[in-house]
Amino acid sequence: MMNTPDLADANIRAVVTDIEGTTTDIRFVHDVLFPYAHDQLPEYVNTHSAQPDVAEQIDAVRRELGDPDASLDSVIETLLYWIETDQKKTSLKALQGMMWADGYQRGAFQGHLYADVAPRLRQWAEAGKKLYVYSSGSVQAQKLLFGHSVEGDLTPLFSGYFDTHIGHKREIKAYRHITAELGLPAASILFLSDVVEELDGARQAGMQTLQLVREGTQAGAEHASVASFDEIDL
Ligand SMILES: CSCCC(=O)C(=O)COP(=O)(O)O
Ligand SMILES: [Mg+2]
Repeated sequence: MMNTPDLADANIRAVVTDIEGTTTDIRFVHDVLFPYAHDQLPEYVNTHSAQPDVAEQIDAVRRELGDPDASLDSVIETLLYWIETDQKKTSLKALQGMMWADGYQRGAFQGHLYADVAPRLRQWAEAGKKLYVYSSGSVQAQKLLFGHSVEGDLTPLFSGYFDTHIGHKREIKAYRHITAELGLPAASILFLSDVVEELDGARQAGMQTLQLVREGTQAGAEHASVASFDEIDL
């Protein structure tokens, strides 16, 4: 047991969870999902560039580049660089979700979840807690990961999903927007993440916070922390 908080008195009504490093091994994201998207991206963008949802993201990349006439090759080069440097760009995240859909559907991989995650999520849902996801991965990517997880389809447990369209994960305003969407007092919402800067944002918006310190994660002293969902009693 680590620096476990007493959440029992907080009357937690909703849990908002990060994915990478919290429910899911960072290595699954970096060693499986990102390389898959990196390999597929040139051909995917070239062959789907006329498809409206793909064209929308290509235009968003051109806007980021400040060059509305940027060639498709330079858009692809930019997207590959963003994957290599793990940039949480909304347009890249949308395209990654589209490419991963194919990988999940043909069984190339399943969404990794730590063994302690699914039992606790089920228990909280049964106890009437509302469950949400907030990740830099697109909402489509989040649904795919939980829908094709190593524990089966967990999407019925969740009441909603948030990605960077609501704001970036280190910004206080993102957590204020999520609180407004949930229609609950911020103090009754628990945010789970491995990243201290994300927890800082949530706390400044009034949420309860808890850091997941998985293998390889650096624990900070700023937030209560646990090593697994087993240690979280709501
Ligand atoms: C939704 S699975 C892919 C995760 C991803 O693309 C990512 O950037 C991880 O971000 P998180 O906010 O979950 O740390
Ligand atoms: Mg994380």
